[in-house]
Amino acid sequence: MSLSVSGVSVRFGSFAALADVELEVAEHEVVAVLGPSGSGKSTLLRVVAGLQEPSAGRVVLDGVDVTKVPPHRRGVGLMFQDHALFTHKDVAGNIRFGNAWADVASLLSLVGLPDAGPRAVVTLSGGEQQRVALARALAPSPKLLMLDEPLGQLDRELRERLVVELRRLFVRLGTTVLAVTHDQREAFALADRVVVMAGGRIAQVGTPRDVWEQPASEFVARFLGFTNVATASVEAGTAATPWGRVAVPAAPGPHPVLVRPAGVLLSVDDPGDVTGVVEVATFAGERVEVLVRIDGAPLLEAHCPVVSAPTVGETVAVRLDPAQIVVLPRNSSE
Ligand SMILES: Nc1ncnc2c1ncn2[C@@H]1O[C@H](COP(=O)(O)OP(=O)(O)OP(=O)(O)O)[C@@H](O)[C@H]1O
Repeated sequence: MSLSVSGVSVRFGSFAALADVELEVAEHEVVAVLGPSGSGKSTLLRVVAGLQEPSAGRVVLDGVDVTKVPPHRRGVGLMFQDHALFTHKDVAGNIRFGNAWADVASLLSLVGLPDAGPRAVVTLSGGEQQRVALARALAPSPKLLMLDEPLGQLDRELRERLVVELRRLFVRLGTTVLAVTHDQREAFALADRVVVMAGGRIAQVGTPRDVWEQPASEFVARFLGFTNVATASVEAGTAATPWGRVAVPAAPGPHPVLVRPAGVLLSVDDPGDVTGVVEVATFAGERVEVLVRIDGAPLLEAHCPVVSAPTVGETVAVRLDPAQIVVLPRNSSE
């Protein structure tokens, strides 16, 4: 099922939870809506599901305007964060609830719990309960499945495993999926495209790779976890950043720039134009994450190879790798 959201706004009194949102989701596509708390993700999902009437705009499913159609007649499935299984029913009873004709055995094997039908819900682990909730959401064979923080309650290891399973399942079923998450890794792992929301508006739409490589604004860059973002003044192809000078392909003038931590090259032996002192060095398995204090500049984050990482208190020369600098659009207003 294809989805088209056009000009959708939702107002609560004078507060705009959604402001003029435009979104197209193609049939079979998996789209993740990503954004900080309160940015309007759940409200968008609720509008598409029919649980929240928009103050303006239209929701179109497979070419049909469903803006005024009640939720149960839209043919969409919903799975909420608190998956709210009935604890007094067994697993099969939960899936059958409201879906009398559901093929419980097939649904359970689909979610990897083939023998769980007679089990009491309370005896399942959190991850197993999540899968039962998913089986229940899939029971009416929705053509559009919407998930609100589908893995929200689970610990990280389980989330990472389940997100891969979910992705494979959606590809296999060919279901169109709109999923809300505040976790960028989860969105990237799950979706063909991600939508980043900020303050009720769409800040960026693109493939995970596009969004990662070229954040559309300073807000998106920071939301993705990049902290080395500052305004640099560019002259003759060189940007003067608070952390040193680096070549950039940008017109003269002030530009917000992002310096990827992997592009911060630290050296203990070479003298350099710019020096700093290592304030924090955190071992992160495949790399060491270092924070460098340079006089008069914000703390600079560097990702260093484990074998050559400097230690706390060391003075280091700092160079910036031009290949790891991203010039952000100047009109980033958030
Ligand atoms: N019924 C309502 N009345 C008033 N304000 C509301 C209502 N529903 C949502 N809001 C507000 O709208 C904003 C967006 O809420 P929404 O639940 O869509 O955010 P979200 O991005 O899903 O956040 P989270 O990640 O915390 O779930 C929030 O500031 C919220 O307080």
